[in-house]
Amino acid sequence: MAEVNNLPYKRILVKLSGEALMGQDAFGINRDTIMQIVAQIKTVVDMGVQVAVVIGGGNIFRGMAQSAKGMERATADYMGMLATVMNALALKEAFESIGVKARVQSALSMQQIAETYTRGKAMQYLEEGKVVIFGAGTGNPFFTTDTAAALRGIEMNCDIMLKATNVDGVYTDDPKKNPEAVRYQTVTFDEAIQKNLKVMDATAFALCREQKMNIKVFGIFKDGALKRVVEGEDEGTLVHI
Ligand SMILES: Nc1ncnc2c1ncn2[C@@H]1O[C@H](COP(=O)(O)OP(=O)(O)OP(=O)(O)O)[C@@H](O)[C@H]1O
Ligand SMILES: O=c1ccn([C@@H]2O[C@H](COP(=O)(O)O)[C@@H](O)[C@H]2O)c(=O)[nH]1
Repeated sequence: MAEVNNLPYKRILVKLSGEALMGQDAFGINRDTIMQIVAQIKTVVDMGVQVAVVIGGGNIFRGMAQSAKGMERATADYMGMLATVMNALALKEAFESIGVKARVQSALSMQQIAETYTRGKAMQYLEEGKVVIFGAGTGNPFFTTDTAAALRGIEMNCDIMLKATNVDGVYTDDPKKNPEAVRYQTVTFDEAIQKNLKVMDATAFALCREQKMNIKVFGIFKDGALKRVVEGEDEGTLVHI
């Protein structure tokens, strides 16, 4: 197994799509799926890689989109952030069930449920080899968890942001809607923003471009994909300066 010192990335920020947690279900958290995802992350933790996770909320929040109609946008967004906290708690339990120490930090204060985000404490956990799961996105409405992932990845001095999702990279168009779409092996931030590639939101792309943090987009359901990414192998799409 590769020594952490020989790996290109020693500290990573994994943005985990909420929708990925649904597996084949229509909404919510599929038990087998979440266990498969945490097992992939455990493999790289065992290699000595420090892992921070930002979790999305689409698996819970999109199911409620109908009820959010007519609401103030900010209220609906707070509901979305609460959905990510539920996912964060589920992830922590899943990690601990396989012997991986994990901590949840929430961008919104809810002290009975989770620690409030503190950069120094989060850094300490990473150095101790614990997985840190960031819930509640940025804590602000009108943002997304992609932007939260870019922000936390930069704050935590991560070597790269890994967007673990249900598609295996960035395509010329949404591959779920356009079967002719072709996958990029690499793409620049400028091109991704100019072509409005919707795999991530433009705010997240712009923040990473400004702070020079590369992004790798890859499919979390491909066996061993995360390990290959961490070992610097050709997997998914690299978005770079
Ligand atoms: N050009 C593109 N290349 C790849 N995927 C694309 C592209 N355009 C749109 N997509 C879509 O982007 C989605 C990937 O984003 P993801 O599912 O992680 O969404 P998210 O909103 O960040 O997640 P969630 O809200 O569930 O946490 C895929 O489902 C894919 O269909
Ligand atoms: O910083 C943030 C992050 C998220 N939200 C709201 O939560 C939902 C779910 O997040 P996804 O990134 O779509 O998984 C999002 O749609 C926003 O409504 C937020 O307001 N601020």
